[in-house]
Order: sequence, then structure tokens, then C-alpha cells
Amino acid sequence: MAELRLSETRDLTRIERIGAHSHIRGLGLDSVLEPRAVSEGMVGQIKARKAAGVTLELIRDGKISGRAILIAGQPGTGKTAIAMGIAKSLGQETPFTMIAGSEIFSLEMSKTEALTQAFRKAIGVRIKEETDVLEGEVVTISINRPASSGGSVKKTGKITMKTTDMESNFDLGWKLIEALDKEKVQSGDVIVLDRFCGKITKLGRSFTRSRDFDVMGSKTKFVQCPEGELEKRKEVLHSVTLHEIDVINSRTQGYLALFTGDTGEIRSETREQIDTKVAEWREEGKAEIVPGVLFIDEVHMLDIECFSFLNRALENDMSPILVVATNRGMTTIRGTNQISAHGIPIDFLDRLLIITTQPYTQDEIRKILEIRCQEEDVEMNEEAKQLLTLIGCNTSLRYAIHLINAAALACLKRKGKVVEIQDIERVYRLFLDTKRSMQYLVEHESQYMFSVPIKNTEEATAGEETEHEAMKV
Ligand SMILES: Nc1ncnc2c1ncn2[C@@H]1O[C@H](COP(=O)(O)OP(=O)(O)OP(=O)(O)O)[C@@H](O)[C@H]1O
Repeated sequence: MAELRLSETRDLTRIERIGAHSHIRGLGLDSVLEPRAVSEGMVGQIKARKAAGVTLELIRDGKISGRAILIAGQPGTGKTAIAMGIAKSLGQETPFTMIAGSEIFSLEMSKTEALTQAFRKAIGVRIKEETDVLEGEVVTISINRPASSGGSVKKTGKITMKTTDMESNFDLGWKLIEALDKEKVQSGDVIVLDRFCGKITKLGRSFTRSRDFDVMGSKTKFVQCPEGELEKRKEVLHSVTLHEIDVINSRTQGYLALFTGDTGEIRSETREQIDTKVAEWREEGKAEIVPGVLFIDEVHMLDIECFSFLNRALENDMSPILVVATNRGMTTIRGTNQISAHGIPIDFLDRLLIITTQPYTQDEIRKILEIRCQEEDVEMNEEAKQLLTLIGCNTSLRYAIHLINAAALACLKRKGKVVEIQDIERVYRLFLDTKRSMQYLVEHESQYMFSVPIKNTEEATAGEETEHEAMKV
């Protein structure tokens, strides 16, 4: 029984969820910001990617603080994919926060509080601190692992470290033992060991061990064995966001709220005190601000009060770069009767650099579908790919992407290994796209409650033709 459970858990750990944008690894630009046709999971949308690349450079140079970018285009033309590309290219160091416009309407906090929290999540603070560390090459590690006694006896151990000038032994507590295990430290590694916060940083492997082929991969970095004293005073950097500092210092919430996300409203006095403290640290050279990126998808869902808040928030010198996206054309601004481009008030629109996305060509749709097949680990033959591409052209790219996994299941059901045209046909009949769904509603209107007749039935029934078109290969 125990055996069985163990193997089950092993299987479970192999299951990885694949997100809608998990294939996007960057913007796919070369060193002079020219978009490559297909790169880092990105296909086509050349102009928009080029513009995104220029803004990326401005973000990196810190030159567009307080400005905002709008990515506008039809549904499914890659607006969110481009925002993800920007996030991936910025790397771990720059904070990136992503929300949908509708997320800020909740009973737990006001709209402006939700927006303030989103802004502060996208502002990083890099704090410098001097601390005593041990820096040297590991000679030996010996860990005493007591036999299981209900977890009450903790592991103990010893580590011997050396520099070119000295060698010394140190006792290890359980916290450091866990950190050593996690970093997979072994003799011959050059490490920095922070005894106070139990952090271990691996600098590389000592050159003297460069002949130990067995434990090294091709990416192994070799470094010199450090000189001088083992104990050194070093400057260490901690990166946090302003929001994290707010939550930790908020008396009502406490740091645990960071894990639950249940932060509630944070008092403005707390934030003012934090801003003053951070300003002091900046003046003393102890901290620096890293403006990140706040991405608000479906920005047309914000109302007039939120836009007014954004206008003011962008004036703040610590403001992150704001990227917003919408698929709406001329529409009413939420909370008013006014019609405006993208449902955004003119004064806010005037602050935006606008990037537009274009519909994809057949060839681009095919390439995106191929990338998605790889991502979802689905093998598909040539004819099936052709049909899926046609379906993508005649319905939507998203619908075609959804069919990939469904078709793979249909293939599995008939004990096939490669998805064929019959699998695509099968799932195309099982799942309706929007056009066929509307057509169905028109035909069965009388059977639904409170149904309002669709005025432009021509548009709805146009799907009938495209259905047959899409199925022609
Ligand atoms: N240029 C591209 N290269 C690779 N994948 C793409 C590209 N454009 C879109 N995709 C993928 O197609 C799917 C739909 O795109 P996405 O969600 O970015 O569209 P969108 O413009 O944000 O749509 P909406 O307006 O409906 O929110 C996603 O899985 C996305 O990763």
C-alpha cells in the first residue's frame, strides 16, 4: 500500500500545468531590437513587437517612469502575449504585476485601494545591508542524521571551509543544513554562507577541482579559491516591493497576509511613514527604487474614477510603468454616458503611447498552432495541422488552440499516437465556436427564456458558410 502511494505521488509531481501563454519566453528580438520571424515562442506581429522592444529599452533605462502604454487590437491578436513577452524579457529583478480591470471591484476594499496595492506591488526597493559572512571553498561537510524519532531530534553537522590562507571548522544548525541540501553543496564548491539569515550562495566550483568530471555539467562555473580571512564583511542586497513592506508593517494584517493575499485595506498613514523611511534610506544610499511594470488587461472595465486615479498616480516620481490593453473600439466610458475610443477618457488616452496589434495571416496562425502543439506535447500529422489552421482562420485562434488538447484526447481514445484529421473533425463537431453557437441560438430562439431576437441575423448565419469552408481541406 505504502509502495503504491509513493509511486502515485511520484507521478503527480510530474504533472505540470500549461498556461495559455506558457510558450512565450520573451519578445523574440535580436540585439538591435529587430523582431525575428519566429523566436522565443513569438510569431509575427512584427510592428507591435518592435514597438514593445523600444519601450522595453526605455523601461530598462528608467526613462519612461510615469508614462503608460496602451496595447490595442482585436481579440486574440496577442496583446496579453506581448505583455508576457515584456515581463519575461525584463527578468526576475524588475517587478511585474498583472491584473484584469475587473479585479479591482471587490467588497473587501475600495477601487482606489486595490489600484494603490497593484501600483505598489510593481515598485521594487533594493535594500543594501552590510553583514558578516563566511566565504570560502568547502573542504568537507559531515552531517549527523539521527534515525527517525518522530522528527523531534534535529540534524547536526560540521563544515570545513578554506581560503588560500587558512582552514577552519564550523558547527552547522538544522537551518544551515537544509540550505546546504537545497543548494546541493558539496566539497569543492566555493560558497558564501550568511550565518544570521541562514542563506547560502554558490559562487561556483574551485579551479582545483576542474578535473572531477563526474559531478559537473557543461554549465559549471569555475572560480578561484578565495584569499585572506574566511570571515568577511559583505554588502548584501535584498529586493522587496513597496507593497510587501506595507503589509509587513501594517499592524492589522502582519506578514502572513502576504501568503494568503488577504491584505485588506492598508492605512494611508502607514504608507506615508514607509515612503518617508524609504526616502531616507535612498538619501543615505542604503536603498534604491526599481520601478517595475504594472499591466492592466481589459482596461475598459475601469470606470471614470479609476482613470482619474491613474492620471494622478502616474505623476508620482516612484510610479511604475503602466501597460494597459483592450480589445474594445468606440464604447462608453464605464460610469458615464460618454463614448470614447477604447472606453478610455481623452485626458488619460493622451498620456498613452499606443501600440496596435493586427490580425494574423494564415501562415502565422499555423506557426502559433505548431508552437502550441509542441508546448502541449501533442503530435499532429500534416493534414490535421492544415485543417486546424483553416479552422483558426475561419473561427478564432483561441478556439483552434483549445481544440489541440481535445483532439489529442480523441486520438488517445481510439488508441492512436498521432492526431489525425478525424480527431480534429470529431472535436470540431463536439465543441462549438462562437459563430456556430450564435447560429444555434438564432435557430432555437423560441426555446430559450427571455430571448431577444438577434437583429443582424445575416451576421450570425454567416457562420454556416464558414463552417463548411473550414472543414474543406
Ligand atoms: N504572436 C504570437 N505568438 C505566439 N503566440 C501568440 C501570439 N499571439 C497570440 N498568441 C497566443 O494566442 C492566444 C491568444 O492570444 P492573447 O490572449 O494574447 O490575445 P489577446 O489579444 O490578449 O486577446 P483578448 O483581447 O481576447 O484578451 C494565447 O495563447 C497567446 O499566447
